[in-house]
Amino acid sequence: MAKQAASRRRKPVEDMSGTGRPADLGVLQALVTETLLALGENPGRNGLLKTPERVAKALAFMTQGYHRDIDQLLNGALFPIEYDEMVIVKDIDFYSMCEHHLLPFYGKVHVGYLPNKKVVGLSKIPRIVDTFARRLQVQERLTVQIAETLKTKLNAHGVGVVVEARHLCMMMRGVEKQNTVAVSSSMLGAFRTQQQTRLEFLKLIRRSGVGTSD
Ligand SMILES: Nc1nc2c(ncn2[C@@H]2O[C@H](COP(=O)(O)OP(=O)(O)OP(=O)(O)O)[C@@H](O)[C@H]2O)c(=O)[nH]1
Ligand SMILES: [Zn+2]
Repeated sequence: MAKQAASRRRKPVEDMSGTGRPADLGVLQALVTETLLALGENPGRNGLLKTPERVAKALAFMTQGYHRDIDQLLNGALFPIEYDEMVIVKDIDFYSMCEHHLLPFYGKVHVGYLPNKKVVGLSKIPRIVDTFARRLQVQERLTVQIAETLKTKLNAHGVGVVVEARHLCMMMRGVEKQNTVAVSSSMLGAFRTQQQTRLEFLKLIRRSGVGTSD
């Protein structure tokens, strides 16, 4: 069991850095025009005239995470502090796109970590989430990338990430299940080795808090 856990820990996350090139809006526009034609539409009709341009911009926006640099994003917002209790930032909204169907999946991310002599500026956690969400993704990889980035950048004693999401590829096509939620988690360091830490995290992210209605 312990051996299994160790080998799971060592497994590297698939590289998802893209080509490094910015989205090519011109090529995207031309392809959207082709797509409209292939769908039997008329790209020349009034309502569709600006559609290729709009779609190209929207796709570039939704995949901008390929071009975000985590160190730049953190902007030095790592603060030395003697605080060794768990920090949780939960209910972080995100939108991503599944790499299989190029359809959105969206939901909430809950993040917890055990600091090791430093904490990170709170807003930087949603920024890290968006950096990895705004790419073509699968939910599990998104989950692991957020967790591993935080663990490395904070040198934290432990990190826990839970992602709850609805996938439009399971809703508006395919199995057409409207109420299905996929839950994935990544537990690193103390969150993996200490059941008590993990349970505390899971309990705290379930609790309703300031400004929540449930
Ligand atoms: N594990 C995982 N699967 C995903 C994610 N997003 C989409 N999928 C699944 O990817 C799979 C792709 O399966 P395929 O059989 O190749 O594609 P498909 O014929 O369109 O599959 P159906 O959706 O079942 O119609 C489907 O089961 C999707 O539900 C994700 O984030 N994580
Ligand atoms: Zn999909």
